[in-house]
Amino acid sequence: MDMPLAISMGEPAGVGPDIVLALYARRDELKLPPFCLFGDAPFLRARALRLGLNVDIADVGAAGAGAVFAHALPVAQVEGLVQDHPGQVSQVSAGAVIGAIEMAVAATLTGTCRGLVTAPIHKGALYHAGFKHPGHTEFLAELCANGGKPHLPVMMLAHGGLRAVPVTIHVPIKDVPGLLTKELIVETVRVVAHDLKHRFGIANPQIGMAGLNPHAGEGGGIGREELEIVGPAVAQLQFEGIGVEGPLPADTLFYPTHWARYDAVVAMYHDQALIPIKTVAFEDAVNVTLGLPIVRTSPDHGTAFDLAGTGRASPASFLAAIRMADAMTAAR
Ligand SMILES: NC(=O)c1ccc[n+]([C@@H]2O[C@H](COP(=O)([O-])OP(=O)(O)OC[C@H]3O[C@@H](n4cnc5c(N)ncnc54)[C@H](O)[C@@H]3O)[C@@H](O)[C@H]2O)c1
Ligand SMILES: N[C@H](C(=O)O)[C@H](O)COP(=O)(O)O
Repeated sequence: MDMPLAISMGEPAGVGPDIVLALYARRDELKLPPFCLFGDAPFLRARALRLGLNVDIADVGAAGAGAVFAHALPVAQVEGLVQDHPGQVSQVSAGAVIGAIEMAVAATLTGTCRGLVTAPIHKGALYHAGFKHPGHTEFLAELCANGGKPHLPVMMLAHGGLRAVPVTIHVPIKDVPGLLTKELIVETVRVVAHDLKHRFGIANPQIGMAGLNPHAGEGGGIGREELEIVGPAVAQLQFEGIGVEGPLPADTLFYPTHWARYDAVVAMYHDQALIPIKTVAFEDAVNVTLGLPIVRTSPDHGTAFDLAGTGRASPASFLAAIRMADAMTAAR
């Protein structure tokens, strides 16, 4: 019996639950690997009914998932109130949303599940409810550390051979220059190089490094971060034998022909990395967290409140996230 993947329910007002239900309904046609959805069974039944999906739901937990997956969607029940109000953000369900992530991580760390796929959360709603982490990426690092020193979590968005990594993640743009250090860049690239090798099977990864400023600083005329921070980080990484080039002007680095020369491009901030990949591949790019002891993937889109409960959300990115987690954990 295949060990299941864990899927966390995400924001119940968003499209995540809709897409998981719709994909499950097509499990045979899509040849989906077994998974267990960490969420609320009554809510999922209500959402399936709303969407007109004929899906049986079995509250069997992760350990029972493999045995029922062929005929019922296995659910690991979370605590907390979850309402079927598509598109209506509410703090009421925050406890269940966070609990689903915690339970799914625990099941993956202990080996009941082989990898984690997260459905989108609504960060603003969780912040209002007191959630202290900027997003999944940072929260997962803390959960995986289990009280010890967290790993450095690295966000990578991937579409085929096009991969983009932001060094700073969910931070205000005004804080980016102050947060960029040689050490952070070096550590981020070490994680990228290690995981491309060991999780993606790329023997000798080549990485393109963007500068922070227009034209990569134009020799110091348009900012000095390239000379004082990014350049020294590249030199250190090259000294360590890691294949890195840069700092390169970000505006042309993401031209697909240029981008494709590298196994990954490392950018200095969230939108520098995510705008290009969402522009060329929003339909089915995958968000994967590197640097963790578990495999975690996610669709590249968010909660899409405008589409929740309508059945019109594309499942393509979520399906790609399941396929990637499946491939990365296939040996287990
Ligand atoms: N992995 C995650 O948890 C994750 C990822 C991205 C955004 N978010 C969160 O989602 C919330 C909303 O973010 P946003 O509005 O910037 O982005 P979004 O991805 O939710 O929506 C952006 C646009 O893309 C469309 N869209 C999104 N998913 C789609 C799909 N599957 N099929 C068809 N169209 C789709 C939406 O209708 C909308 O027009 C924010 O709180 C954000 O933090 C979470
Ligand atoms: N930065 C991601 C994106 O825009 O696609 C998104 O916010 C998800 O981040 P987490 O996986 O850390 O929640």
